Amino acid sequence: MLWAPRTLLSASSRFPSSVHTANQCFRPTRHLRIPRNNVWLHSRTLTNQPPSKPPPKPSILSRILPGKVFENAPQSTSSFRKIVALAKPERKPLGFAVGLLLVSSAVSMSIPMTIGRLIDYFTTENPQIPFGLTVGQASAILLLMFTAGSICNAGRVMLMRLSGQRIVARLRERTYEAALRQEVEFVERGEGDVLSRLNTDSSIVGESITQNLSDGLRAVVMSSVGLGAMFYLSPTLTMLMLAVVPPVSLGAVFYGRYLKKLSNMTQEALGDMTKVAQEALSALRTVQAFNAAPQEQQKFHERVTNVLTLARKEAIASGVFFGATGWSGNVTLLALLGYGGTLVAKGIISVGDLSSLLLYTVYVGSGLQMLTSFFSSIMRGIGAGVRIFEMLDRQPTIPPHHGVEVSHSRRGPIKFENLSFEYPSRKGVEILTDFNLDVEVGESVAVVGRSGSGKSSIHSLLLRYYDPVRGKITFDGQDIREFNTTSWRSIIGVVPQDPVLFTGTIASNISFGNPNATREEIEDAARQANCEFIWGMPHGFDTPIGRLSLSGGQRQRLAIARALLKKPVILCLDEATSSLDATSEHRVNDAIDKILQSRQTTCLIVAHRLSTIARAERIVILEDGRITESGTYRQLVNREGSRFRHLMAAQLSAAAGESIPEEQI
Ligand SMILES: Nc1ncnc2c1ncn2[C@@H]1O[C@H](COP(=O)(O)OP(=O)(O)OP(=O)(O)O)[C@@H](O)[C@H]1O
Repeated sequence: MLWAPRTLLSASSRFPSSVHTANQCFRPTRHLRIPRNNVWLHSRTLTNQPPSKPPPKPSILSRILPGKVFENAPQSTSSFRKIVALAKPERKPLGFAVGLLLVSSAVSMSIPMTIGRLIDYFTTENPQIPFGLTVGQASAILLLMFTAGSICNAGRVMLMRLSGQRIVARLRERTYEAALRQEVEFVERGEGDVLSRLNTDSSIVGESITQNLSDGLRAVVMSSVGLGAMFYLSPTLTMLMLAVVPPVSLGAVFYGRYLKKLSNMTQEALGDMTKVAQEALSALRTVQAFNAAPQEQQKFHERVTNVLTLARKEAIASGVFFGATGWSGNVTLLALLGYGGTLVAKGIISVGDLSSLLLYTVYVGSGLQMLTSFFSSIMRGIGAGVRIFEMLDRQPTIPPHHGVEVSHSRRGPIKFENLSFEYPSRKGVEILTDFNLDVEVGESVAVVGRSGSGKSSIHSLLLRYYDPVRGKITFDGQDIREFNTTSWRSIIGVVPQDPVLFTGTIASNISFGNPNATREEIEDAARQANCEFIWGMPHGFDTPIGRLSLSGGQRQRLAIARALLKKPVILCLDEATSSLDATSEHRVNDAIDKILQSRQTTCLIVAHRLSTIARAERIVILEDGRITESGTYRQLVNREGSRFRHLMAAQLSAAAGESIPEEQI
């Protein structure tokens, strides 16, 4: 869907207004500068307007060492709060899961003590079982306890996973909704990044809320209960064990922060990689026709290598950290065993107690290691959360739901007044300059000009994919920027140069953006658009189609039907430049003719073929961003030395195979 944001927006697909962002205010940070009509995010792929001089790329270390570490703290804190807020709807299952976790952890934590007691039972001469139980009774109680612990653990895992998946699903939907409401420029430039936020980042956030939170809680219980039991058994030995905790904790803090930075960079690199793959796969025909697979493979290889480099850094960091913690854990165990052995020899503690203590040390050690993983995962979650919330909180520069509703019965002239326009990504290159054009109600105007002269850009401005830099467009005397964009687009029908089809049936493609259209209305629109080929298909309107499964002429007629189904007040028709065969051209033109003749719709046609141009009531010539000529076909053709005649002569000669010097056109 993201490869066709313009089609989606113009189809006025209405997004559920009940879905609101957590924070409507987009807070700029050091990496986030927001000029008036632009958005510069720290993520390279989402940058609308790259700074003229890119800042030197900082090394990873310089980005993680103290001083830098705390720079994003407020953003991280608010991201953490938002992540926690996401778990709110899952309060009940998560609360229950925590209860189960406590029970299962309590059972696990009783194991070392039980083993110690068993060792003492088998190594002393007159063993005593607590509460006067027999061996059979004690065994049955232990078995029951362990079974209950396992059931609780299974329940905890299930509840946590399910809640996690529900949170991820909600997050994905909200992110997708946020992506769809952005202006096309934003999404088109950072498509891969948007997809990566949708896929990976939301999973990471979901995981960090549930899975990691659950493991973290388990780790807290294991460590604290384990420590308590150890103190109870031998405070001296426990103090010895605790000597290793501060350095490991400090290491964990740095490791977690380093991982968060790495995770952010990995997500950006993954976005870049997705974008490259998506671009090539969605244009596989072109890639294959130009034998460009090796070149695309190379581009992809570079992106994958970037991801791999980051993964390698993460692997090295993990290896060093876990190796160091493992080593210190083992050394501690050895020290405990050595010193503990002397205490046993002196009769200060029993063999069973030392065994229990050693086991608790292992528990506490793995608890601390789990806490480290938990901390680093939470950091990764916060990193991914920042990227997700950036998207959720982003206010589109052209908001879809604010402003005056435009009624479908409203009619009025369209006026382009002293309009100047440049694309946000190509600042300083004016496409339209002091452009003026009036189109009366029901009038059909064909815009003619050289390729790249800005004809399609006029449609983009009318549809508010972009706003002009200066000047305005009015409809019925009112600036279109005052209109609610969704309702404004709902009165405009669009037939783009290269119509986009979506996977579905022919009927669903015609009713795209009009899900409530009846079959009768769909067939009617198809009839008006000369889509007779549909009736000849095996399953008629229910024939399944994909992106490219119709011919150019059929696609264009289907797009006309799609536009007509909206009963548009204004029709923007961008004629296909690819030459249709004579029959297709005739059928398309005939369909256009019917619309023009009815004078029900105001038509702004970007025309290339003489046959279409001649059908419009008025023709305007667009040159150097301005209208340089205007008139009916007859007037322009009969005007000696008119630019129109030059243009048409050039087109005819080009069609006949003659090359015309550029300056003569
Ligand atoms: N999204 C964009 N970002 C930056 N520049 C763009 C963008 N789309 C078009 N342009 C540039 O704007 C200029 C006008 O493009 P436009 O598509 O409006 O021309 P056109 O007259 O419709 O061309 P054609 O007849 O070939 O379709 C071109 O120079 C083009 O390169």
